[in-house]
Amino acid sequence: MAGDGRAAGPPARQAAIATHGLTKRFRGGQLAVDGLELTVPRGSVFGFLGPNGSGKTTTIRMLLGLIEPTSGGGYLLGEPMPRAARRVLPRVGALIEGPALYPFLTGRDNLVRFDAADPTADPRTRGARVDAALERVGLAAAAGKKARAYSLGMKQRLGLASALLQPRELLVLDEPTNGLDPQGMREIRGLVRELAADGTTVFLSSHLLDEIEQVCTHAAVMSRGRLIVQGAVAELSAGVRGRLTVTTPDPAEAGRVLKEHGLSVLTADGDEVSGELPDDAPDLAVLNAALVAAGVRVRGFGRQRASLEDAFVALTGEGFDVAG
Ligand SMILES: Nc1ncnc2c1ncn2[C@@H]1O[C@H](COP(=O)(O)OP(=O)(O)OP(=O)(O)O)[C@@H](O)[C@H]1O
Repeated sequence: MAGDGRAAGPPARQAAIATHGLTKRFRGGQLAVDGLELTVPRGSVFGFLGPNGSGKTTTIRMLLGLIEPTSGGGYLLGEPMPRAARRVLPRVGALIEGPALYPFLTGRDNLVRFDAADPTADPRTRGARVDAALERVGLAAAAGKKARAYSLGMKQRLGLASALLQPRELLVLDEPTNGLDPQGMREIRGLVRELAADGTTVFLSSHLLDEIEQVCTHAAVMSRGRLIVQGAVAELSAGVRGRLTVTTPDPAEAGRVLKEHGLSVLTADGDEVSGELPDDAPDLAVLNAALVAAGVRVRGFGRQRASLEDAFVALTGEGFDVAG
């Protein structure tokens, strides 16, 4: 994948994942990934965010050497892909499009089979490795059950366990919470946090903005095959103006006062009026005093931090349509 002859500069060598001009055009002419320049810092929990069809899975498949890019390339853990695949892939755990499990085998026996398929895994220590992986994902108690009796969340955790049989520097998880109920999602998020706390870099794709905000330190946003923005989650949303919401029995008058003070995109919903704060927003105490002076009875007054969703809308001018 790095085979276009360009030498990797120090940043590409230091990053957990770095791509340059990574592009995939499918045979039908579909440009699925378009000139991707992605840098995933080591030690980060990196959210790869985008609506369905925006090119996330295609990118991950190229990163792992499963499909060839049309042009451009990338580095995994500082090694050029796919040239160094044999050397680098044992240091990377991956879970793509749901784990391939044998439903008629127990959770433990599934892991034994995965471990046995790894030529570098010492058979003498297999039992200990499998038990440690089961323990790690909280499946020790259910290890003797057949995988077909597992809930979706348990299957997903078993898939993660298979990626964790060996110590990994990088975990690549494609939509790890897809199809899970809220409890299952919380479990996976908790696990991702624990793995990150141990120093593993985690790269996970998702079409859920709030999930990325909850668990990731960094994020990249994809839209129609192109990278819209990447960086630390806190910085991405900090660049977007916040909103102010006023709760009052006098919404019309409140709206007028807020507009006079430069707030835009005002919305009124029952007794709540909210608007976007301008760059040169007045002190909130001044705004509150102006409302009261105009006879607005203020019951509630609060500023919301801009979310990643606000950032996405601000950057693309589009809503974040999860249905794609
Ligand atoms: N093998 C293929 N042949 C042709 N087109 C493809 C192929 N795989 C993906 N595509 C197209 O490439 C685009 C990006 O798909 P991709 O699966 O990478 O998106 P995604 O962001 O991972 O979405 P999802 O979350 O639905 O998997 C889509 O328009 C898809 O239809």
